[in-house]
Amino acid sequence: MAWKSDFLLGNNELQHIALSGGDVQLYTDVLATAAAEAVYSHLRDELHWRQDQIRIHGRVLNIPRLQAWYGEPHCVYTYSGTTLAPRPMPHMLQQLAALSSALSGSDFNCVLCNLYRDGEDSMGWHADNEPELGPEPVIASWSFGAIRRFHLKPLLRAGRSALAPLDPDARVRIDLPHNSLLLMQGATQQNWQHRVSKSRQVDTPRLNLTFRYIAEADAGSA
Ligand SMILES: O=C(O)CCC(=O)C(=O)O
Ligand SMILES: [Fe+2]
Repeated sequence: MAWKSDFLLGNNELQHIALSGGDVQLYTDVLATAAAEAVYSHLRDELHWRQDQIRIHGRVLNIPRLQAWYGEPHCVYTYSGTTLAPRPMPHMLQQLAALSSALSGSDFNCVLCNLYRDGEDSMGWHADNEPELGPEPVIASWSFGAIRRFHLKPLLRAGRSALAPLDPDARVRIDLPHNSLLLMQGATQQNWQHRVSKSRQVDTPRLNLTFRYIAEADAGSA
């Protein structure tokens, strides 16, 4: 396959995260050490990072991270009222998309890139459940750089968990290491939300790439 020529693979350990009504798997040591370092520094330095803003109660605030959006031309991304037109994926992102597909068995045609500059940067609770992603999206989420803590909690509808027997206070915590790939699939985005919280201990950047698939016919229907 194409990615084999560019990326030497690492040990590639797979861990299943126990989650009722969800399917989450973590691959660690995915790329060989030198390849992971090269991917991290290249993408951190070369992607078109932008400081996006959101409007809350009439005030315009910087979101607490930098973002970049790549994909096929129909993959338009709407975030809190901001619409991002995709740039075409550079070669390295195409290679990581192909490797994500080889590991998960699913296709990916767009990627949201997040740069957490230090422990003050974060992402709040959300589910990746936009209609254009389809009912059971497969999200391939790569981490490079600083280790950051990723939390999952049940997604409540009208104050109740969609999963009747599930404890609404259930929490799952995963420390996402450098050179890892978190796969979220099945009903995960219907039943669980996730976030990356702030961390006082972290003063170096973390790069995150979340590969997704948007069908051409569904684009823009949200
Ligand atoms: O940074 C992460 O690990 C999570 C990113 C995320 O949830 C997203 O981009 O939707
Ligand atoms: Fe997400």
